[in-house]
Amino acid sequence: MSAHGTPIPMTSHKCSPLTGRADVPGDKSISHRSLILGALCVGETVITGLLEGEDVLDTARAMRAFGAEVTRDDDGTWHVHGVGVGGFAEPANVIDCGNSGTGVRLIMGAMATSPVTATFTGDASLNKRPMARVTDPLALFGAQAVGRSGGRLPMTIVGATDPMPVRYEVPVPSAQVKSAVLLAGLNAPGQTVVIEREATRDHTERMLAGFGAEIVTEVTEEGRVITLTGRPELKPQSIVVPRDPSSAAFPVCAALIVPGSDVLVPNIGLNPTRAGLFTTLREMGADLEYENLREEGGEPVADLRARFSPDLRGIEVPPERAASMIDEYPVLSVVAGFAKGATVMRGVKELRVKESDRIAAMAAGLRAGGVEVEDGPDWWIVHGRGHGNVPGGQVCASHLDHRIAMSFMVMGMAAEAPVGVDDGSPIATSFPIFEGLMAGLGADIRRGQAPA
Ligand SMILES: O=C(O)C1=C[C@@H](OP(=O)(O)O)[C@@H](O)[C@H](O)C1
Ligand SMILES: C=C(OP(=O)(O)O)C(=O)O
Repeated sequence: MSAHGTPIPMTSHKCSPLTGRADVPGDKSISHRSLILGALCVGETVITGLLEGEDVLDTARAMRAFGAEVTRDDDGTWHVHGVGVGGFAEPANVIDCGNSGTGVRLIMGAMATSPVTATFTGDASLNKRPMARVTDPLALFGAQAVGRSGGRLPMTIVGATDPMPVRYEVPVPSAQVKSAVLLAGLNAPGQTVVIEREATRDHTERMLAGFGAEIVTEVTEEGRVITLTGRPELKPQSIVVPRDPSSAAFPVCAALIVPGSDVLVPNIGLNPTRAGLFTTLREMGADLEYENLREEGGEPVADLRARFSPDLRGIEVPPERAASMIDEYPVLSVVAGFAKGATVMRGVKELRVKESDRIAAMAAGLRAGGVEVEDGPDWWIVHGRGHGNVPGGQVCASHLDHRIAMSFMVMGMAAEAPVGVDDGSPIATSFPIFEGLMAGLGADIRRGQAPA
C-alpha cells in the first residue's frame, strides 16, 4: 500500500559544490529477495541493512499475508520466521504490491507452485505493467492466472497442486522473470532449468545458493543455463544487505555535473551484472574512482569517489551492457545532456515497460529543459549541450516513477534555471532518504513548484 496518494511537487535549484559522504540505503533487489527467501525457510533469517522503502515494505507485508512472521527491531534489524518451501498459507485478502514490479513478479513465482490462491494488485503504474512475461512460464508449472486484459493486474493466481519442473528460455532480458521461474522451481520436484541469452542481475542465483539450494549456472552457446534442484530444505541466514548501486547513481551523477563537487559514496557493490553505469560514466570522461576496492561476500565492493567532470563527452553505450544498467538510463540521460556530443543508447526497449515509459518520460522533460533528444522503439539519443549550457526551467511529469523524479532533481542541480517535477512522492519507493541525503551534500531541493 504505497503512500504516494498525495502528489508532492518538488523543485531543484542550481546549487553550490556537492561535497561530503553519501551513505545510500540498502539494495532494493537484495532486500526483496532476503524477505522472500527468509519466508521460504523454516527458522529465523536475520536481515540488517534492509532497504526500508515502500516497495520492500510492501513485500514484507505480503510475506506476512502468506504466513511468515516478519518483525523489525528498533535498531532496524529485521527478523523473518519462514514457513518453508511449499508452506505458504492462503492470504486472507488481496496482496497490494504498490509500485513494485520486482515485488509482485517474484512473489507470484514464489507462490505459484503451492496449493494456494492469491489476488495481486498495485498502484496505477504497476497495474499497467505486463505480467504475461511471468504468468506464461508459471503456467508451465501448472499455475493458472486470470487478470485484466493484456495480462495486467489485478490478477489472481491459482497455485499448482501438482507442480511439474520446467525448462524455460527467458524471451526478454529480465531478472524478474528469471527469478520468478527459479522461485517457482523451488517447490517443483526435479530440475528446473532457466536459460537467459543475456546476463541479468544474478542475486537470486547467488542467494539461493547461500540459502543452501542446489543451483548451477553454466555459460554455454545458448547463454547462461541455470539448473535448480527442486524441494530443497532452505537454511535460514544472517544477511547484511549491501548498499544499492542504483541509488548511488544519483549522488554520483550529481557530483559529476555540479562544478566543484567531490563526493564519496562508500560501500557500493560492483557486481558486474549491476555496475554498467559506472563503466559508462568513466568512458564518458567522468572523474569517478573506485577507492578501497575489495571483496565482500564474494562480490567486488568499492567506495566511489565522484568529482566534477568538466570534459564529459557523449559515447555510444554498448547494447550488450543494457541489462547491467537498466535502471540507470534515466539519470545517465541527464549526465548526457551536460556532456559534449551525442550519447547513443540502443537495445533498451525494456525501458518502455518500467514504472513509466522511461524513454518517453525523460525525452519529454529533457526537451522541455532545452536538450535535444531523438527516440525510437528501442533506442534514444541525447544531444549534449556541455556544461553551463543546459537551460532547464521546466516542470516535468514523473508518471509515478521514482527514477524519473530523482533524475530531474539531479538535472536541476546544474541547469541554468530550476527544474521541477509534478510529484516526487514515488521517490519513497526506493530511496526514502533522497532529499535529506542530497541536501546534506549541498543540494537545494524545495518542496513545491518553482514560480513560473
Ligand atoms: O530483479 C530485480 O530485482 C530487478 C530487475 C530489473 O527488472 P527487469 O527484470 O524487468 O529487467 C530492474 O529493472 C528492477 O529494478 C529490479
Ligand atoms: C524498474 C524498477 O523497479 P520495479 O521493476 O521493481 O518496479 C526500478 O526500481 O527502477
